Amino acid sequence: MAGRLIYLIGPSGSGKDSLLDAARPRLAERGCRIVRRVITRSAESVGEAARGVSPEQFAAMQAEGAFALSWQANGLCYGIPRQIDDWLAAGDDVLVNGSRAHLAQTRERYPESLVLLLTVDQAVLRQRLIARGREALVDIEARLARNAQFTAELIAGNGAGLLVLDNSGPLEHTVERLLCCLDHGHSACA
Ligand SMILES: Nc1ncnc2c1ncn2[C@@H]1O[C@H](COP(=O)(O)OP(=O)(O)O)[C@@H](O)[C@H]1O
Ligand SMILES: O=P(O)(O)OC[C@H]1O[C@H](OP(=O)(O)OP(=O)(O)O)[C@H](O)[C@@H]1O
Repeated sequence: MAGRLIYLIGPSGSGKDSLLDAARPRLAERGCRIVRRVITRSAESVGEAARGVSPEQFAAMQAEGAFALSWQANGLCYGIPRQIDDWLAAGDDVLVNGSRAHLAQTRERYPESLVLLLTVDQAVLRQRLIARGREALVDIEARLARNAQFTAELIAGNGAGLLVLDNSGPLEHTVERLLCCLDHGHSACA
């Protein structure tokens, strides 16, 4: 049986990378793989263990068909290696740190995907982005503005099939809720 594509989305700073890191061993126990993204961001920058490439390398990879999914946001290009299709075909679940703006295309290519929306209170979000210290303040404001555009729209318009995970509290709680959603579906995990 084919595996499930699990597409994790949420505002910048909502905790997607942190959640994936914290849940990694327990996802591995369940045979769920976490995709290593290709990003035109230097490998030294703080954050996830993505593969950093130059814009030219990214364009060449894209032209070769190296990506199952790809998008641009925040001045960067993101690619999800095509290898995920082999993993899915082999029956493994695959978790992708995704883009809200690319949700429709993802659903088109992977209609059976499970979409998880990570949310966090806006004031907490601003503090976390500042504390993370990865972006300049002006970039943080741009990310917050981008966020405002999305969350309400997503919940209102794409509610069907979208599971909301709140990460305003301790990360360990969110890990438990994520695993519960994967194992049992949303209604069992309030
Ligand atoms: N539940 C949480 N409680 C406190 N801090 C958190 C929590 N989740 C994430 N953080 C912190 O918030 C910041 C943003 O998290 P990050 O995982 O980088 O978000 P994203 O990948 O969605 O942009 C990081 O500094 C991280 O340590
Ligand atoms: O369409 P959006 O939902 O706004 O998403 C745009 C991109 O931003 C995030 O990546 P990135 O890891 O660079 O940013 P983050 O860590 O600040 O979330 C997310 O994973 C997407 O790749």
